[in-house]
Amino acid sequence: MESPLILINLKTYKEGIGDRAHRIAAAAETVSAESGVTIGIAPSFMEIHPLSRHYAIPVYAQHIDGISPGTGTGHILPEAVKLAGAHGTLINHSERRLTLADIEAAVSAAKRVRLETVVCTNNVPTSAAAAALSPDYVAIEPPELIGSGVSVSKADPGIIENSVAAVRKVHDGVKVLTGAGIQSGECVKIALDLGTHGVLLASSVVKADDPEKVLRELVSLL
Ligand SMILES: O=C[C@H](O)COP(=O)(O)O
Repeated sequence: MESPLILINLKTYKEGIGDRAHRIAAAAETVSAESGVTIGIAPSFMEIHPLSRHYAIPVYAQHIDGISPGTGTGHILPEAVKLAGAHGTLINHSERRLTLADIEAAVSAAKRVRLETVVCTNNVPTSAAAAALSPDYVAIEPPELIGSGVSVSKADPGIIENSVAAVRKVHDGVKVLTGAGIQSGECVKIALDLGTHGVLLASSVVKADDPEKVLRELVSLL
C-alpha cells in the first residue's frame, strides 16, 4: 500500500528558515526512514535547492506561477523550481490564493515539468472544482482553523469526509490531504480513517522546540 504523506509547510515562519529549515528537514528524513512514512517539506523558495541537495525527502515549492520561460519578471518559473530539485508544489494555499484560471495554469505548468501538484482548497465545493483539474492531491484546509492549534480532524471531520466524497465523485484518481491544526498521531489517524492520503501541517512542527519529537508523535499510530 502507498505510504501516507505528511507534508510540512514552513510558510514564512522565522523558525522555518536557515539552520532551522535544515534541522526540520533532517528530523523529517530521520523519522521518515524509521517509520516508512513519506514526510515532505515545503520551505521558502531560497531553501528548495539546499534542502533538496542534502536530504532524502521530497521538497515542495509553496507556490508556482502558471507561466512559461520568457518575460515573467518577479514570477516563480516552474522550470526553475524543478531545476532547484523540487519534487512538487503547493498551489492556491489559503495564504497565497489564486483565481480559478491561475490555478489551472499553475497545474498545467507543473505537469509540463513533472512537478507533483497539491492544490489547496477551503471548502467542499472548491475541493470538487480543484479535483476537476486532475492534480495529484487536493488539500482541504478550513481557513479558520489554520494555525489555530485546533485540529480539523477533531473540530470538523465532516469537511474531510465530504471533501473526500466530492473529490472521488469528480476524479477517483485524485488523492486528498487535509490540514489545519494537525498536531498529534491521533489527528493524523483520524484524517486517514476518513479517507485521506495524509496531512498538510505547519505550526505544530515548525514552531516546536523539538521538531523530531513532534514528528515521531505524528507517525506513532500509522
Ligand atoms: O500549510 C499548512 C496549513 O496551512 C496548516 O497550518 P497549521 O498546521 O499551522 O494549522
